[in-house]
Amino acid sequence: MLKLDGITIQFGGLTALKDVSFSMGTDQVVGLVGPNGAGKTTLFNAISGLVKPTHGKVEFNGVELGRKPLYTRARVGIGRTFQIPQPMHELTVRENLVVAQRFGHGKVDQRRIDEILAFMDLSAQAGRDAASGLALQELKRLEVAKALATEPRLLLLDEVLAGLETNGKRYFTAKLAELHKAFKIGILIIEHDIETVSTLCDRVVVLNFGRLIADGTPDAVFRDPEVIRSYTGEPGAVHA
Ligand SMILES: Nc1ncnc2c1ncn2[C@@H]1O[C@H](COP(=O)(O)OP(=O)(O)OP(=O)(O)O)[C@@H](O)[C@H]1O
Repeated sequence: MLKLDGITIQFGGLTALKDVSFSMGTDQVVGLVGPNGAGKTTLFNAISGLVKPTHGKVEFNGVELGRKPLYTRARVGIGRTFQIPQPMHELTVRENLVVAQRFGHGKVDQRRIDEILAFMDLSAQAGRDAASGLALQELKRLEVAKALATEPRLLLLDEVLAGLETNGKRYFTAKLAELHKAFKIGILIIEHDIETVSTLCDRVVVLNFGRLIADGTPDAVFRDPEVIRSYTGEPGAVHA
């Protein structure tokens, strides 16, 4: 269970997050949405330890993470991907997963790496150079595979579908749903595409100007007048 309690983050005079509280279980797939600059990535950075909250607490499975060093996030079971895929340069796809396993739990398990590569449809690319040998969708699959190699209980996915065409998005959405079930991992995903969020997520949390303004089912949230105003500035429907 992830528990955020009153998270406020200030960058100088700018309040990027203001008193954000919510909890989610590892049995859920939750969409984190909101207009550009709403504070979504900053919230991921607070959960994964890259930014320290000015106020508030981050707890995972009863462990308070605020004062703990970065690597402990992986050890307690929080994995993450980045908006721009960040493979380790000069390493193959497989070697990238070896590094991720070492970071996550110290031990290298090649059989587990084979399983993850197969699941993410990357077995054929295992020996390829990660930085120069992969197409965009393969890079994104590697980004998820690296996070899986840390053996997370909760996966933070930052716009992992961005830039993919319709078929690529559909493939990825189905893959993430399968991953949630097969690996029994909770997912918190930042995603702008409303169709994807509605298909994949059982719950949506909305940020606007650093504040949490809605939390509910996709259907209820995308009809909420305050959410609609946050996107359009006007009343009306949020369209997929
Ligand atoms: N390290 C930083 N220093 C100063 N300001 C920052 C920093 N990181 C983020 N911000 C600011 O905090 C606010 C929230 O940014 P954030 O990237 O979290 O938004 P976002 O919802 O993820 O946006 P997007 O959808 O465009 O990725 C923005 O005004 C941004 O400019």
